[in-house]
Amino acid sequence: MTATVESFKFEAEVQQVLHLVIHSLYSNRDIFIRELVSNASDACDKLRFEAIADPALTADGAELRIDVSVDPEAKTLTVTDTGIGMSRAELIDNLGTIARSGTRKFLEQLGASQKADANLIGQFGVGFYSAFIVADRVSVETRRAGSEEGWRWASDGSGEFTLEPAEGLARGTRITLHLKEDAQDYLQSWKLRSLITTWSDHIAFPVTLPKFEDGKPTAERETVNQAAALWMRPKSEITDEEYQAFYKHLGHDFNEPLAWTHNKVEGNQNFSSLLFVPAKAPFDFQFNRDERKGLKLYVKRVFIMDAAEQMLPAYLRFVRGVVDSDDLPLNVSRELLQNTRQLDKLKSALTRRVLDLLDRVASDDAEKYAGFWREFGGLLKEGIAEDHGNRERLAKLLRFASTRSEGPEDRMSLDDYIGRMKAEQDAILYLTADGWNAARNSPQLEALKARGVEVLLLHERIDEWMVGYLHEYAGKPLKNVAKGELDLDKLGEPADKAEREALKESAGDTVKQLKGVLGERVKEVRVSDRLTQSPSCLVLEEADMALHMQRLLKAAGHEAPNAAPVLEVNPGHGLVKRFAEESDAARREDLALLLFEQAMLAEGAALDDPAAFLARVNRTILG
Ligand SMILES: Nc1ncnc2c1ncn2[C@@H]1O[C@H](COP(=O)(O)OP(=O)(O)OP(=O)(O)O)[C@@H](O)[C@H]1O
Repeated sequence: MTATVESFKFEAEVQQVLHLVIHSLYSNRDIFIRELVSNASDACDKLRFEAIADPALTADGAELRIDVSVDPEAKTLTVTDTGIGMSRAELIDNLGTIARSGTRKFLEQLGASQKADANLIGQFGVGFYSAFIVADRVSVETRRAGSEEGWRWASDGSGEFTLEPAEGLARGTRITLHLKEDAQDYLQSWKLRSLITTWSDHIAFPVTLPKFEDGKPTAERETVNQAAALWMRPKSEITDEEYQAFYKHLGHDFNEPLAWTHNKVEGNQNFSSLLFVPAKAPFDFQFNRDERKGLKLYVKRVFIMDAAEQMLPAYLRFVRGVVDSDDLPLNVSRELLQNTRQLDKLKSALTRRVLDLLDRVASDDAEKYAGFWREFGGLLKEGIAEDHGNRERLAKLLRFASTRSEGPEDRMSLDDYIGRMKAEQDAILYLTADGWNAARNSPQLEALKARGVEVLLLHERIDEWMVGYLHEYAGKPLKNVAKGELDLDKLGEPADKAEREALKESAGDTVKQLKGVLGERVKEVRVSDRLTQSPSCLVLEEADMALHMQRLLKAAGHEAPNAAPVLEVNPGHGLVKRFAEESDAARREDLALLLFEQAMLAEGAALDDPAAFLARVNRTILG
C-alpha cells in the first residue's frame, strides 16, 4: 500500500508556527494535552450540531467521548474522540495550513526576529501543533462522520506530512504522539491524571483514562471529569480554579481571567451565561473588530456557533464566554440570529452583565480595574459613541488623567472629578490634545491652574471623537476649556484681577491691530482670560472641530471643516507689549505672526512655512 502514500509540504506559516511553538513553549509544554482535548471536545460539539440536521451522522450510536491512552512500550500517548472527524480535504486544510488571519498578522508582526514569549504565543491558541513540543512524530487517523473513507496523516514536524487511506477506522479522530525521550513522564499515571483532571473537568463530554495497575495501564477505563457543561452547574459548586481552567480552554489564554460573571436567567427569556473579562488583550485584538470570536452560542447544551457579533456590541469584543439559550431553536442560523427580537434582548442583557461586572471590579478593586483600563479602556470609549442606551453607565467606567495627575496614566473617574469640583463650578472641564505633553503644558490651562481648578486632560486621539458623544454626565455638562468663552470669574478671582482688568481695557487697540495684520488666518483676536504665562493661544467656537482633529482628518485624506480659530492674547506679556509699542510696520508684522505661530506650535500643529517662522524669530531676537 506504500504507493498510495502522498507527501505534502506544510505551508510556510505552519513551519513558522511549529518553530515558534517548539522553541518558545518548552517550559509550558503541559499545554499540549489541553489543546488536544479541547480540539476533541470541539469535534464532539460539531458532530452534535451537524446531527441536528442530519441524524444519520450519529446513526452508529457511538457515544460522544474522549479517551486518552498510553502505551509505555511503544512510548505513545493517544487522544481519541468520537467527534466529527475530518475528510481528506479537511485534513490537508486544517493540519497543513493556517486558517486564522490573525495568526498570519501575528507572524508578520514578529517579523524576522522569530522570537515571542510564551504568553504571546499562548494567546493565539497554539492548537494541534503543540503536539510537536513533546512528540517527534505525530499521526492522525480520522474518519469523518457519515463517510466510509478513513485517512492517516503523519508528520515529524519538520516541513512535510504524509497522507494515506486507512481502513477500518471508527468515526472520529485518533491522534497518536510518539513521545520524545525527554517527554516520557507523560506515560506515568499520576502525571496524566493530574493534567487531565485539571484540564478537562469543564469539558462537557466524558474524558476517560485507563486504570493503572503496578504503574501499567489496564484495559479498564474510568471517566475522570464531571462531563457536565460547567455553566449549567450551580455557582456554589464551582471553584475559582474550575472557572479559571474553563476560561483558559475557551479563551486560549495562558493567563487567568480578570473577572467573570455567571448567571442563569429564567422568565421571559431563559438562558445561562458565563462571561469572562481577560486580564490581557489577545495579540490579534486590534485586527478583529470585524472578525469577532470568543462568545459561543449553545442552544440547550448543544454548541451552535461562535456568535460574538450577534450577541455583544463591537466595543465589548474583549469578552469571552458562553451563552446557552433554552428558547432559540436548535436549527437557528446566522441569518435568523440577525433578525430575532429575542436576540436583541439577549444582547442587551449580556451587555448589562458585562457593564455591571466592570462596575463591580471598579468599585471593589481599583488596581485591578486600572489593569483592565490599560488593556481595554479604548474600547469603552468606542462604546460611548456606539451605545447610546448605556452611555451613562459607560461614562461611569471611563478613566482620565487630569491637571492633578503626575503622569499620563488615566486613573480618575468622572465621579472622582465631580467629587472634587468647586462649589461654583457647574461643568466638567476638559481639554483635548494630541498627546500628554501637549495637553498638560497647554497655555489654555494657565488661568485655570492659577485658580486651582482641575481640568481633565484627554490626550488620546480617540478622545476628541468620544467627547463628541458625551455631552453630560450625572447631570453636569462637559465643557472643553479650549472652546468658546470661559467664565473664569465664577471660579474664583485671581490675585491680580484689578491689574488685569486695566490691561484689558487698554489693550482694545492692540487687539484690533493684530486682527488687521493676521487677516483671514484668525476669526477674531481678543484679550484672553485663559492665559497667565504665555503670550497667546488659539481658541475655537463651541461647535468647531478641534484643530488637531482637523489636521488628523486632512492627513488621512478626509474632508475636514476649516474653522479659523480665535487668537487670544495676554496683554501683560512682553511680546504683546512690544507689538503695541512697535512703530515699524515690518517688525509689527513679524511680532503679530509670531504670536499666532507660537499658539499654533503650542497646539501641536506644524507650521505652513517653518523657515519663514525661524527667520522671524531670528530677526526679532537680533532686534
Ligand atoms: N480531534 C479533531 N477532530 C476534528 N477536527 C480536528 C481535531 N483536531 C483538530 N481539528 C481540526 O483542525 C483545525 C486546526 O486545529 P488547531 O488546534 O490547530 O486550531 P483551532 O482549534 O482551529 O484553533 P485554536 O486552537 O486556536 O482554536 C481545527 O479547527 C479543526 O477543524
